[in-house]
Amino acid sequence: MQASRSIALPARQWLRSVNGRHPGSKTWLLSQRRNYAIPYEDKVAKFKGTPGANVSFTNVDLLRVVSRFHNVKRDDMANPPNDRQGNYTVTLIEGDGIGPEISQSVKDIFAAAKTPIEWESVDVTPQLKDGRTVIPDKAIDSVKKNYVALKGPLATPIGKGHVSLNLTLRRTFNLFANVRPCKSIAGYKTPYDNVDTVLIRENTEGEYSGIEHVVVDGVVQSIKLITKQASERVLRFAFQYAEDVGRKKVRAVHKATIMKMSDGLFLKTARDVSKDFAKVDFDAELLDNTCLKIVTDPTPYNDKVLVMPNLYGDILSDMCAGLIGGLGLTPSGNIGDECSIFEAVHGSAPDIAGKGLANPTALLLSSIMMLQHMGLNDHADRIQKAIFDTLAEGKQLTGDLGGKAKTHEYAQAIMSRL
Ligand SMILES: NC(=O)C1=CN([C@@H]2O[C@H](COP(=O)(O)OP(=O)(O)OC[C@H]3O[C@@H](n4cnc5c(N)ncnc54)[C@H](O)[C@@H]3O)[C@@H](O)[C@H]2O)C=CC1
Ligand SMILES: O=C(O)CCC(=O)C(=O)O
Ligand SMILES: [Mg+2]
Repeated sequence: MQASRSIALPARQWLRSVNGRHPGSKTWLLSQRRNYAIPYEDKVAKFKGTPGANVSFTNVDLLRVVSRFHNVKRDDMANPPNDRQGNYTVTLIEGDGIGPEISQSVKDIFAAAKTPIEWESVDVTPQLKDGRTVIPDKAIDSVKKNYVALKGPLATPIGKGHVSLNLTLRRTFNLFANVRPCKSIAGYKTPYDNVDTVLIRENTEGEYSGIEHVVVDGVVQSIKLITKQASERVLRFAFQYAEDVGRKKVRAVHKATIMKMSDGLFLKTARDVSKDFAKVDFDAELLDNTCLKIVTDPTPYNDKVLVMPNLYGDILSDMCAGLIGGLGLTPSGNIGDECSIFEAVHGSAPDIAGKGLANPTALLLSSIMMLQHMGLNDHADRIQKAIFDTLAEGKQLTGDLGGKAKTHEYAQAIMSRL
């Protein structure tokens, strides 16, 4: 799958082909703004959800949070059961590297738990269409139809080659908020106890915009695009999330001392949005200081939701994973207005791919977030308990957690508890 992804298109050319306009130009920016224009107030006013959060690893019914922003009602959101047995169809992108191995564990465990999910596997190998690189229509149509997808990691070539397909998917479906919770695993000891961070990352622009060009030979420029609209929607989501799960404070993580205009706009928007959420406190912290404080003592972050521009969230979420035992453990949800894609925080782990060494927990917990998002909480709780009991027992752990179990043996241990 990776080898066939060698269709090289410079980021600028790709962006131009995707948007049909020159990236960074006025028309392009306007077209982006139109995408970001969401009438929040209308949606917030219409929402009549029940207060109170689910008690779970992710500790939140993401759908209830996002319902406030959705055009559709909760019942329409999860694709209705597609057959008499009451199954729901969910798009599955197995991904590269360890992707197929960890996806297999999810499929096996869901089958053993009789979870009412029917997987629709799609291939996202980019294709050349009219001279531009695109994700196959079949994959796009599947996510649009099913509203919900689970995705394994997708590898991105370094320095040249196709743009990140992870980013492409997030932008294609306008998945504006990337929710990355990170919680200590009972029974698995690290130097940090009681970690319980929640990081929400702006997911469509910022340093990840990929707008780069050569100014003159030996000088390149990369544009960090920050818009009020994209900032506002992820900030509103973060405040709503904090309110719904009962976290006291939203903290914006930024570097507006240096990027006075871009991070400055993000921070100003955060301050403005905070005024609409009387029950949630707000403050801000410089990114470097956050890094220092989290690795010194993460527990003061347990009552906060951290929200930040794209790249900061990317880096900080890997760092948080390190606090609880590594990337094999941390899930995430890419949340949009129309659909959502759940995936692990980690990448394709080429160093261990194909060897049966991968820890599928991160993707499994992402699938738990997905079930909660779909309102299938009983199924989520049951599988989640089996995962945590297996980890706490500590007999069948994968190598990253100091154990000897292969991916499928760990999965088998979870299944034996169902
Ligand atoms: N959302 C996505 O699909 C992401 C994709 N990537 C892509 O993944 C590729 C590899 O990137 P890396 O920098 O190597 O990061 P990585 O996250 O794939 O791996 C970093 C380290 O963590 C370990 N690791 C990751 N997941 C693990 C798991 N489930 N079980 C046990 N160990 C695990 C790996 O073996 C490696 O030592 C790149 O092409 C990158 O672009 C990277 C991050 C996220
Ligand atoms: O798309 C990529 O290559 C990396 C994405 C990534 O690191 C992330 O989403 O955390
Ligand atoms: Mg990352």
